[in-house]
Parts: sequence; C-alpha cells; structure tokens
Amino acid sequence: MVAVGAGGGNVELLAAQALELGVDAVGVARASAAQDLQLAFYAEASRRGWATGDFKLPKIVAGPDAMTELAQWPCDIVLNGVVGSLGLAPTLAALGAGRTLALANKESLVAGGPLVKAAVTRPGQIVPVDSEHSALAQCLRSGSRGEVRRLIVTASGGPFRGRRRDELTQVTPEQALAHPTWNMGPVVTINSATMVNKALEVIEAHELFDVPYADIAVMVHPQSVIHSMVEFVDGSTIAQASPPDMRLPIALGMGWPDRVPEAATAVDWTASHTWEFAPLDDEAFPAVALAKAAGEAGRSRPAIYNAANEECVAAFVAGRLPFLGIVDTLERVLEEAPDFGEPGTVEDVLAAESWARAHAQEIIAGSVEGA
Ligand SMILES: NC(=O)C1=CN([C@@H]2O[C@H](COP(=O)(O)OP(=O)(O)OC[C@H]3O[C@@H](n4cnc5c(N)ncnc54)[C@H](OP(=O)(O)O)[C@@H]3O)[C@@H](O)[C@H]2O)C=CC1
Ligand SMILES: CC(=O)[C@@H](O)[C@H](O)COP(=O)(O)O
Ligand SMILES: [Mn+2]
Repeated sequence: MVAVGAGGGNVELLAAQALELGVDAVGVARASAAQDLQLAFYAEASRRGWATGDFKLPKIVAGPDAMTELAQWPCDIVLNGVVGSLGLAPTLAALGAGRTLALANKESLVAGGPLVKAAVTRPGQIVPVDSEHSALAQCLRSGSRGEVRRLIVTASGGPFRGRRRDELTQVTPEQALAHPTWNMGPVVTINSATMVNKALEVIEAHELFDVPYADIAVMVHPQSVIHSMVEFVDGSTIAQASPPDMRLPIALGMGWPDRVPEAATAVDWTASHTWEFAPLDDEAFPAVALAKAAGEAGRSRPAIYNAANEECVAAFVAGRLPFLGIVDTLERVLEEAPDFGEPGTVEDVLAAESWARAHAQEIIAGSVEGA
C-alpha cells in the first residue's frame, strides 16, 4: 500500500490506517483538515510508542484535487471507494495513468460512463468491487459474451421491502438507515432503501459489461447471499453466493483474476438455508424503471439522475424532504431537464450535474411552480 485518502471527516482513523500500513502519502480532500491530520500522525505515533526521529511521516496531499493526485501515484492498483460523483475525476486519473482500477465508486460510471469507457486503455483495466458487479464478473467467466442472455442483479429490498407506496409516506431517516443485511455508509444505505442503489447498479452493469438495459433484470433477494446471476442462452443460470461481506469483492478486486485465500467466510453448507427471490415492486419503488429510461436515453441523463439524487438524499437526511420525495424529485428533474447532449468532457458532466443539483434544490425548497 503506497497511499490512502479520504474526505477529512475522521483524521484520527486516517492517520492510524496510514501509519499501520506504512504508506508514502495520505490525501485529504478538505484542505483545512491537513493540520489536524499532521497532529493526528504525531498522536498516533506516540500512541504506538514511536519516538520522534524513529519514523518518517507520510507526505500530506490536501485539497479538492487530492484524490485525483493520489490516483496517479506510482502503484499497480487504485481502489476508488469515495462516495458520490466526485469520484469521477480520480477514476479518470487512475485510468489515464494506466493503473488497474478496483472500482467501488459506482457514481463515477453512472455520471461519466462514456468518459470512463473512453479512458480505458486495456481490457480488464476496471475491476468491479461493488458486490453485484463482482458477482457478475465472476459469473461471466462461465461463458462467452455471445452466450449471455441476461444479467440478474439482486437487491436486498432494503428496510422497506414488501411495503406499498402508501406505507412509505412517513418513514424516517433513522428507519431508512437500518439496512437489513449490509453495514454501509449513509448515502448508499438510503439509496438501498429507495432502490436508487439498484438503479445506479443497473446503469453500472450496463456500462461495465455492455449488456443492453432490456437484458438487465432486478430480483429482490432478502438474504443478500446470491450477489447476482447471469443467465446463458442454453437456459443455465450461474449465481455467485457468499455471506454478505465486502472483504470478498474487495480482495478479488485487488487480486483479480486470482482469488485471495481466506478473504471471507463461505456459506455454511452443513446448515439449512432458505433463499427467496421476488420481482421488484415497480409501483412502490419506481427508481429502477426511471434509471433504465435515463440510461436508455443516455446524453447526460444518468449524470442528472445521480446528481439530483445526491441532493435529495442530503435533504431527506436533514429533514427537508419526505422519503417519497426523493424519487418523485428525480422524476421531475429528469422531466424538466434540457438536453445536455452526450458528455465529451468532465466539464460537460459537471454542467449537467450542476443544473440537476440546482433544480433539485429548487424543487425541494418548493420554489418552483408546482412543487
Ligand atoms: N459500503 C459498502 O459496503 C459498499 C459501498 N459501495 C460504494 O462505495 C462508495 C463508498 O461507500 P461507503 O464506503 O459506504 O461510504 P462511506 O460514507 O462509509 O465512506 C465514504 C468515504 O468517502 C470519503 N470521502 C468523502 N468525501 C470525499 C472527498 N471529497 N474526497 C475523497 N474522499 C471523500 C469519506 O471520507 P471521510 O470519512 O473522511 O469524510 C469516506 O472515507 C460508494 O460509491 C458506494 O456506493 C459499493 C459497494 C458496497
Ligand atoms: C454491498 C453492496 O454492494 C451494496 O451496494 C449492497 O448491494 C446494497 O444492498 P441493496 O441490495 O439493498 O441495495
Ligand atoms: Mn452493490
């Protein structure tokens, strides 16, 4: 490990990880956190009983471009696990520098799919880390691309699985943050509750594997043990199964195409299991259908979908938007969006995003007619 980076929300943890791993550089996106990070290094070194002079502190790279700089640091693999479409610039930087990109940050593919694909210089340069896409990549090893009939992306269903739309009007951020099977950051957890996570993952699957939207299905699977499946032309369906634990896809992302022994615990095949599968209720959870339409249309609409969602999630958590208002606002933002065309540059993506963020904010504030 040569470098680690984060936003700057928890410099103590960042410093502890950096010294534990003995990295050369640490990035922090919030420039004002650089001094706190420096102090955290000394506190962590002292906690470890290291005397000044016995150790070399990592170089600190601070500011909004820190992740982009780190993504080009001399190394073999860049793991992008930042949250949000601000992960796009580091994704492009890593690919441009020729690194293998282990990609957890799905938003960069959603916001800038065509740019990301254009930046790829060799097959296999992007290795998916998102659990469903890691599963799909594993299943796809079972046949040729011409033999693939469809991808089946599984969804836990989130904390509100089984509810009708009218049963979702009063749900709180606290309830939405209680994911039934995964322990994750707040944005992806709220996205799981609205099904926007699955919506983003359908676009991610389309971009990663070049499968048409019509051939990407979503199945609700509450146990989160089958992480996704591929159906082949002969009627075979290949599934990847393992208990919900990100250590497996992260390890595979770092080791690809090789598996890392003991990366995670396997399914206990001495015990009984019941695994359920059900179609998604598109009426209660319209996010996936909306994303498929945005993905089919292309031309910056996936970027608009994601950027508006990032604003809506923040507003929901802050109590400024009801739960159902999240996807309702996305729908309205997409309906009212001008045509931004196919993004050719990062600036094109940012222009579409910035319009979407502003328009979502206007709708949230009720300042737009009809809000
Ligand atoms: N958690 C999971 O199991 C999975 C997550 N993913 C994807 O991985 C990504 C991260 O999710 P998750 O780990 O849950 O989210 P978290 O909120 O737990 O972590 C997000 C990380 O991003 C960092 N960050 C925030 N802002 C910036 C910035 N401006 N520049 C650099 N880093 C920043 C945060 O740093 P700080 O804390 O210092 O602010 C934090 O380390 C998302 O795209 C998500 O969809 C995909 C599959 C599974
Ligand atoms: C672990 C992971 O990859 C998450 O994206 C997870 O899949 C979220 O769960 P949902 O299936 O509830 O969206
Ligand atoms: Mn996922």
